[in-house]
Amino acid sequence: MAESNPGVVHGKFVQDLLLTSQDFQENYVYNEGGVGFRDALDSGGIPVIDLSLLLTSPSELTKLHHALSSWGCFQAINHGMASSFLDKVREVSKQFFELPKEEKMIYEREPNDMEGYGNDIIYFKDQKLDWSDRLYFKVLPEDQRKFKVWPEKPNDFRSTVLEYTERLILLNKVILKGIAKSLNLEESCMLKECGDNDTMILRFNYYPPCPMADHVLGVKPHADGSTITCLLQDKEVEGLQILKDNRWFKVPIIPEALLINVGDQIEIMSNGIFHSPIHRAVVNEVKDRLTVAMFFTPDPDKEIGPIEQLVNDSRPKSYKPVKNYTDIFFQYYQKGRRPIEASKIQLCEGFNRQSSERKLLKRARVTRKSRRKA
Ligand SMILES: O=C(O)CCC(=O)C(=O)O
Ligand SMILES: [Fe+2]
Repeated sequence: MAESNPGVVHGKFVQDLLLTSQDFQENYVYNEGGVGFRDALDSGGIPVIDLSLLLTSPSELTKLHHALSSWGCFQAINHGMASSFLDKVREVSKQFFELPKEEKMIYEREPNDMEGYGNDIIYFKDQKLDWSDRLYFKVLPEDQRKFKVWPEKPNDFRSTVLEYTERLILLNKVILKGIAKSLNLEESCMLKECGDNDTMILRFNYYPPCPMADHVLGVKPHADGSTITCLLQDKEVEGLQILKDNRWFKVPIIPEALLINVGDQIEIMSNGIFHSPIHRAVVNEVKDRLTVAMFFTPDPDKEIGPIEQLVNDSRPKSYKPVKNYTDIFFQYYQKGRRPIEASKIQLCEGFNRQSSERKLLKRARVTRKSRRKA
């Protein structure tokens, strides 16, 4: 695994990097297969879902089911937050990254801690680094808040974050209820599966402009380890891409919408009916880009696994139960591997095939018998 002590080192701040530096050449640039990162397909196909209708409208639930089984994500509108409030969240976040370096460094991530201002943890020597600086901290459970890494500048940063958190607690409930209903499960099934002490983590992603934008990634391809992730996109600069059917699609900006994607833990709970989409972020040559991601995860002490009602003969259990999934997530991520592999039951494909082959054989036997009788 790591050549350097994991978690101890982090990269230079991208905001400070000089293009001529050796670090830039070696660690940020993808020489092979990394040309034309920005040549993705346009996607108008990502469903837009009206959250105010989700729990009462069967057609909105059908749309949700389709969105999460095909794309793994959707654009949420009518989520109860005014556009002016979303702008406020964007504004205070940007103001933080625009502070002089020494003011940001007050909140620097400490070695061996995930929370704070920093960027990629370096686990091994040739690790590819993301062209982004981040601020990352837990907002729930309340008694685990580390206020020392919550910026006090700009003045309204903390109050805005607290209000945003309250709003997203409600939004998460609506979406998890909708997910359960769209799978014909009891409405509170997913919420119960997440336990009482569920976690919310906020990550501010700041992508400075990058002259080699076609060869550099803001965030390397990954799927989130969350149950769901709520992403507030930059209002002007696109960058997010989703992998679908082996092709990259650009996620369009809808300024008043929140992009919701399911993470690995809903993929596991839904026994693979819903997919945690692989996504990445590209950067822009001249403009900076800022996004705010809220990750919802179950109580780390609660074991989660495929919901029993979603396991049957034609869909056998495809995942082993997992606990505290966030813990293994980052080490896999930095190695470019999918942590969900740790939970997948490897015989799944063979078993599926055997099970459908068994069905076909049974059908053939019944047909032969009825022919003989005739
Ligand atoms: O900034 C983006 O568009 C994507 C960010 C992301 O995927 C993440 O923070 O997990
Ligand atoms: Fe992500």
